[in-house]
Amino acid sequence: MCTSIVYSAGDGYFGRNLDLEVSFGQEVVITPRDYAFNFRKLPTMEHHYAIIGVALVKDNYPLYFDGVNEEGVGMAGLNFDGPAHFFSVEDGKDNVSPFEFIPYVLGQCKSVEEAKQLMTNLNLVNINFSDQLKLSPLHWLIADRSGKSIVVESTVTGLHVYDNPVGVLTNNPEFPQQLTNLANYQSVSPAEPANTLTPGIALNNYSRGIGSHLLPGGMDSESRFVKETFTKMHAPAGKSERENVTNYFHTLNAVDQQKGLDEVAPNTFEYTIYSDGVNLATGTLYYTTYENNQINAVAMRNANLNSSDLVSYPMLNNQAINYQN
Ligand SMILES: C[C@H](CCC(=O)NCCS(=O)(=O)O)[C@H]1CC[C@H]2[C@@H]3CC[C@@H]4C[C@H](O)CC[C@]4(C)[C@H]3C[C@H](O)[C@]12C
Repeated sequence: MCTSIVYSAGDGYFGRNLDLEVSFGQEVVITPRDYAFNFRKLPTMEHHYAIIGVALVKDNYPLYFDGVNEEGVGMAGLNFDGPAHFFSVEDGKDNVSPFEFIPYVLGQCKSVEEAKQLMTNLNLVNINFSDQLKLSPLHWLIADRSGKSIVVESTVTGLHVYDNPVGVLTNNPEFPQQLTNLANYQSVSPAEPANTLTPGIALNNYSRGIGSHLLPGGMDSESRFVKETFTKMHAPAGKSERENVTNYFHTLNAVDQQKGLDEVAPNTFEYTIYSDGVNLATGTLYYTTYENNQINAVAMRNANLNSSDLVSYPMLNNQAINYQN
């Protein structure tokens, strides 16, 4: 399971938790403007916006899990196992495979609005990257600098593009159901609740934080959707990049998965392998890994973006502890 957010605090920040039981060998990858993106069914994109994100590079192709382009559009693929359905190639449509979808959108869109326009003739098709890397059942969160975001889901009923008023995406069920479910938790609050349970009988507010007593806390995607929405909606905007990045990670960490809590097969546990967040105005990518809580950063602007060669940075995985004596 995974969680992705766009957090607006002066600058916007976009990223995700990647939760899984195995690591794919992903790295931080910058795709410069002149790297030729070959598409299976569409013409090659020779020039495009530069992209920074987390990807697995296979045969010199960046298989992005999530990324942000130099115009400040972010996009993340999250598991959508069950509802996800991809179609056969259809003449006259823009046939794009799920593994090509992030380069397709981030390569050419400056905003969520442009991404919506681009998708009016889109057909997400069932083409594998390779026999080893087959189709993944994904859905996507796309956001831009304004904080606006949409969700893209391809199911048996077709391609759906939903406005996302809360800027959060997790996994199943389908996005409209996730939004509907929020209604069940609308009384959750940072403030002390008004007692409507026992009119005329005073209750003892025995603890601080009672307003959030009904907040779900499970590892499941419905619980994470509610918890992350609440956390993010109340997250403060800081005065500096350092403060905002700190708040961003605290916000995302509200739904991270600790080892041992989510058993997906006997004695095999899903956990948060990495968390990342990109400043949409500057293109700097910050990340932590399960093993290393230290925030590491890679700046897109420090790479030569007028090039055709991918630049990869391994994710630093050793816990950095400051021993004080
Ligand atoms: C598994 C991850 C989602 C995390 C998650 O939700 N895990 C729940 C597991 S469980 O459902 O709970 O058991 C997703 C998110 C992005 C995906 C990559 C996208 C590019 C590429 C697409 C190709 O087509 C196949 C290979 C490819 C490298 C993909 C592998 C994998 O699919 C990635 C890592």
